[in-house]
Amino acid sequence: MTARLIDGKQIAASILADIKERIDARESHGLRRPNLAVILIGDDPASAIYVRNKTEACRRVGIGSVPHILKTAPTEAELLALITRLNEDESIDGILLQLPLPAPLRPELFIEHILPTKDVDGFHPYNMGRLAVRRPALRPCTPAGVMTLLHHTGIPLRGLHAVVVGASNHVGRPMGLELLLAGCTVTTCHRFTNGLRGHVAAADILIAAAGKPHLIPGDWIKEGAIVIDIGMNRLANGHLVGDIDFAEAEKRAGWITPVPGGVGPMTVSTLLANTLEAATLRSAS
Ligand SMILES: Nc1nc(=O)c2c([nH]1)NC[C@@H]1CN(c3ccc(C(=O)N[C@@H](CCC(=O)O)C(=O)O)cc3)C=[N+]21
Ligand SMILES: [Mg+2]
Repeated sequence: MTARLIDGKQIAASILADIKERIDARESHGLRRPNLAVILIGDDPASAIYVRNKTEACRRVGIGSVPHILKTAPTEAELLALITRLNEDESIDGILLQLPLPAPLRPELFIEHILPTKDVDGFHPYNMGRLAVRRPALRPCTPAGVMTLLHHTGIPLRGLHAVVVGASNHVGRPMGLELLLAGCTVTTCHRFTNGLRGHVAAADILIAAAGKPHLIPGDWIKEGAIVIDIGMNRLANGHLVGDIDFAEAEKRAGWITPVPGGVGPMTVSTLLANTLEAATLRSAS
């Protein structure tokens, strides 16, 4: 079997077009365009690329991006004060605090300070909790984007065995919650998991989110499985590779995402969808 490609770049583009239409329709009803505050701290080159992609996508759909680029790290008190100001600013619908933060800033302190209704990353414990109790509000962008990719295959997800490799707060854990909500039987693997290969081999849906280049050999994968690679690893030669050996996996999988052009663009489109949703909820209240 040769896998069918799940084209995240194209699916994300159609979502952006839809968001743009909805923003234009809002404007024709006299509603202002949504505004996203973007906080970027330090000089991590990968973060700069991601923020540039997000800002460019905002421009394309008509979301205003309000950059707060801090070249030198603020104190915790200064960063909390900035977030307070954005929380109280009626013109701001969403707040994105780009991670990772430079040491010694503690991310959870700031994530928990963002108003849950402006938490367009869906990382606040309130929004994570809403997902856990099956009443999702603002959903973490990468897992929600992956669910959109899975729905695009047209395959009913209920009852499928989904295996998530990686249990990070922002990707692996909420990924498991999304799959549970969709009726999958979910296994989450992590650094202490014994027998990773056996778990991978049992997966109808395999989701790799470990951040280790080519952690998963293609010949571990079950014939016909849906394979989603969230890993984004920049090699020394500049190439971007996922957590899965794509060339081999493609021969066995039924469906597979490329890296780049798979999950990454979906993270961005979901962020903008969340920003529009936050704006819509604010203008309704
Ligand atoms: N508060 C916060 N929210 C995030 O959502 C967040 C974050 N911090 N920190 C870093 C990760 C990573 N992330 C990506 C965004 C876009 C691409 C993306 O556009 N990827 C392109 C290629 C990009 C490239 O060439 O490097 C693709 O996969 O096709 C990838 C990864 C968002 N993150
Ligand atoms: Mg990708």
